[in-house]
Amino acid sequence: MSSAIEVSGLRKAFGDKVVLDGIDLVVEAGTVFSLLGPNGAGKTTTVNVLATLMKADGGSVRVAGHDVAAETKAVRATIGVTGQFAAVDELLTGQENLQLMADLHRVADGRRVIGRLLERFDLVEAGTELVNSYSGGMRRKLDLAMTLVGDPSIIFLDEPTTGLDPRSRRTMWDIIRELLAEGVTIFLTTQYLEEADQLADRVAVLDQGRIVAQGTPDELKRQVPGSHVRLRFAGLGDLDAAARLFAGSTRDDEALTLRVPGDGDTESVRILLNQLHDNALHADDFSVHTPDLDDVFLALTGRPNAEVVTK
Ligand SMILES: Nc1ncnc2c1ncn2[C@@H]1O[C@H](COP(=O)(O)OP(=O)(O)OP(=O)(O)O)[C@@H](O)[C@H]1O
Repeated sequence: MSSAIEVSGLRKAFGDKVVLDGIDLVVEAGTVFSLLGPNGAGKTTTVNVLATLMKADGGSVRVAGHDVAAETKAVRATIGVTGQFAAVDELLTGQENLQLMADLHRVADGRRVIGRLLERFDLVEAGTELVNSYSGGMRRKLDLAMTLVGDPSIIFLDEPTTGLDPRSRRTMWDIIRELLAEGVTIFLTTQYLEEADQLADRVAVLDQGRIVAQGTPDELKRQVPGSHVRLRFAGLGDLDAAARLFAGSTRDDEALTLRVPGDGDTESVRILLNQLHDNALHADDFSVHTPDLDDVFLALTGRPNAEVVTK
């Protein structure tokens, strides 16, 4: 696999406020890379530098093999960017917005390309209406459709689903998966942990201008202790007995639950259930928990991710 994006020692400050403090990352071609971080972590600044919209103070950035500072034009020819605040013109129709992009990119077969995009994004009917009548989800879709007019091989999606309802979010996820299947490389910023988990091949966690962890979602989750089995009992007697049985377990007397550490694979669960059975203990409820990116963020930054939306 070749790399679509290579970033090394990227630094950016606004005045004396250091926003990116030496960032290294590599995005393989044809993958989804997610930059995850709370508000103000520096995600948009990173996208702006990588997409040639802003100059870095230091470090090197190569996109599609081109240096973003020296070969701006070549980079721009291969990328598409959709922002948090859609770059659509409110006072034009969806179709007219797409036409503008087609003209800008000198697309030979503009009408056909636009027709296909409107269909793909389920905007055929809305295409003749002014954008100021669109919902948030429709705007995001139009914004992405506009990006695709130029047929980019690398797409930057800056918080593509922030503020969208769950259904529109899932539609956007499906579109992102389709783009990936077509071989497009996707650089996605998000503050939604589940979004990174669902879509990304690799995740980098950005916190206060530094990448504090990088890996596949599973690799990141494995770094964090927290796998456990949760048992709920009918009464305190059974809870007492079970707590004595399982070393290292922690109990919640009010909820009548016991948290037993373990990796939750079938063998360890079988042993645990046998132990309950052999001791004539019955649990009313049983569930296996593995850490999610939420736990990862907490473990890495030492802060609860109050600013990070976890749904
Ligand atoms: N042009 C600018 N001038 C001064 N400060 C800026 C500028 N752009 C961004 N910042 C500051 O840099 C920090 C990082 O901003 P950035 O927009 O990159 O964060 P973010 O992770 O994308 O967060 P959000 O989710 O809020 O967009 C913030 O503290 C922001 O106030």
